[in-house]
Amino acid sequence: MTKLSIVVPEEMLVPVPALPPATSTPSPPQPGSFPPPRCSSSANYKNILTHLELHGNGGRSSSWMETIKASSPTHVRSVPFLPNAHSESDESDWNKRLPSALSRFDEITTAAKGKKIAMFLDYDGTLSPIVDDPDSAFMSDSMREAVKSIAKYFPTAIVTGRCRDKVFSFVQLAELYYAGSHGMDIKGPTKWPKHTNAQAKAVLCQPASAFLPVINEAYNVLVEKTKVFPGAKVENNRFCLSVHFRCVDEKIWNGLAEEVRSVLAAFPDLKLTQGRKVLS
Ligand SMILES: O=P(O)(O)OC[C@H]1O[C@H](O[C@H]2O[C@H](CO)[C@@H](O)[C@H](O)[C@H]2O)[C@H](O)[C@@H](O)[C@@H]1O
Repeated sequence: MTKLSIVVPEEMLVPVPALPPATSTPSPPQPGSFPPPRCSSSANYKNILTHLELHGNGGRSSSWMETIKASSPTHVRSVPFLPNAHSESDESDWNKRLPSALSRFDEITTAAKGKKIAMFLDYDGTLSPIVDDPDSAFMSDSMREAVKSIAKYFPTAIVTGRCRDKVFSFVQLAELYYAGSHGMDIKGPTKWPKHTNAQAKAVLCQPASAFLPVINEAYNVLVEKTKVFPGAKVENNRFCLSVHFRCVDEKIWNGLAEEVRSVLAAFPDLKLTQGRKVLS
């Protein structure tokens, strides 16, 4: 991101509010709205993204399907998932390796003394619930208040695959850093919290600007080619594109992935990765 020259004094190492659960209030489906009504409910959990290379072939389809199912199950489950973890014991291994920060808060504050602290927060599935329609992934007011409280103490950034403007429209906190398009579009706060140096420089970093024409061209082709896959949605995140298949029948996931891969073959400057029921 950016070089932060903020030393957090010891007295600022205070517990910050625990983030409230990312819950959503279901709204009735609107006629013609996305997603189509046949969609099942979605999972509300945060996950580890598996950036699975989809270039090339060689029998990757089935492992890709398994990874997708594991990393973003259709049905709500009570525990988070890992790409290769399906059992409770795997889950417990995961918790051993990466325990909840809140359960070891004293250790964290001790280790953080005298250090510069910055908060990096994901958006989808962390600050907002995972929902079928990406345009409706709203964050709750209580979550917004929690993030606002954190930003009073530490430089705080939202790092997301979303378009920066879009995530800002959801979060609406001017005191945060926003790293949109998976870090290809970074902007600093427009309202500086008290802990920052008044001379702090405005930050705007868009290293992929030269690729905008090619990204837009790929977007148009993807929109056209994915029309035949009911439920598919292409989202333009400015410096990256998302092809959503959360609402696509599982039976045609492979076909959709093949189509996306074949479109991307004509755009050698663009890289294909995978997230939670999304190809980016
Ligand atoms: O880095 P993130 O903030 O986690 O962004 C990754 C993708 O997030 C969004 O998609 C995900 O959330 C949607 C809304 O809950 C859900 O419908 C979708 O299935 C998820 O993949 C966003 O829409 C994508 O553009 C991001 O790439």
